[in-house]
Amino acid sequence: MENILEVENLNKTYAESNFELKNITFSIPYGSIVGFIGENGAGKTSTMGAILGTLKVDNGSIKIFNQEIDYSNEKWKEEVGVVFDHMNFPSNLNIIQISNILSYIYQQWDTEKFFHYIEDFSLPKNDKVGNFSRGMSMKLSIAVALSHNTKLLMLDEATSGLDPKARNEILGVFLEFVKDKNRSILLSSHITSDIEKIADYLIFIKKGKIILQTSKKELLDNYAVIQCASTEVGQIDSRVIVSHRYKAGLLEMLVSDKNTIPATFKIEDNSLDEITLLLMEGDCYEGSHA
Ligand SMILES: Nc1ncnc2c1ncn2[C@@H]1O[C@H](COP(=O)(O)OP(=O)(O)OP(=O)(O)O)[C@@H](O)[C@H]1O
Repeated sequence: MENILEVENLNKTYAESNFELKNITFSIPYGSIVGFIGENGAGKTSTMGAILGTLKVDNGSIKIFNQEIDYSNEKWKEEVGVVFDHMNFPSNLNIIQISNILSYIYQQWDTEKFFHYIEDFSLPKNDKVGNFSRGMSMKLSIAVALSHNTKLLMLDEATSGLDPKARNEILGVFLEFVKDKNRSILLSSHITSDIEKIADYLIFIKKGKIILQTSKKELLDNYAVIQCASTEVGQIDSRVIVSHRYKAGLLEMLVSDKNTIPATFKIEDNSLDEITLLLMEGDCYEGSHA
């Protein structure tokens, strides 16, 4: 059993908009952090909603912990921690009261672990959470998500309200979480530097479709952004071209194997930021890389 989550051919068309999730297929290996990258409206939250059952899909298969998810029985949710970009706890409660309530909701609520995170994150136990800043709210949501024997952590823009110090601290917690190889994280973020720091695998989604999925190592070692004149494109093996766009009269391309590029071509960049930009703004070649 090597994948904690397997999503296969998920399709969804919203009745109230033209947006579609198209054949979303990916898996999350045990012990890994998967970065889910896409611009606003690409379909990241919809995909997470589909997995959690809050969004009803048209078809597709989702296996968690090696079993098809049974949405009529919520037991599997015990082991799934979820953090969205907003906090869901009643504003008039404090952290002690929230812990008490959650100990009735989650069979495996770990009070000790929870208060350990609360201490680590320097959150006040007796203040009403409604007065928390955005960063404090996110820290609280993350502490909760980590404290019920969680095996799969799903985070949708969960680091976006944090200052650089808090963000680093949380990224360290995430790395620690997957260290024993029995747990995994699916992390959507606009902040590619966070994903670059901790992700093992990357999934890029655009307009409801996965356009590229690969390991971070493969991406940073072998992919590159190059520029050339349109007349030179014939010198490049078309099979390695992932995405392209025209920029200042030149053709800018993302290639999947920089070692196949003739030495006369200049490698412009191979940072995750630049690669993401070209994937999002360029035209992607169908097929081989998703
Ligand atoms: N209930 C709904 N009915 C109709 N369309 C919807 C609904 N929810 C989301 N959409 C549309 O689905 C598309 C994808 O939205 P989604 O929230 O999944 O994207 P996202 O990648 O998470 O974006 P962001 O980064 O801005 O959070 C958007 O165009 C959105 O308008």
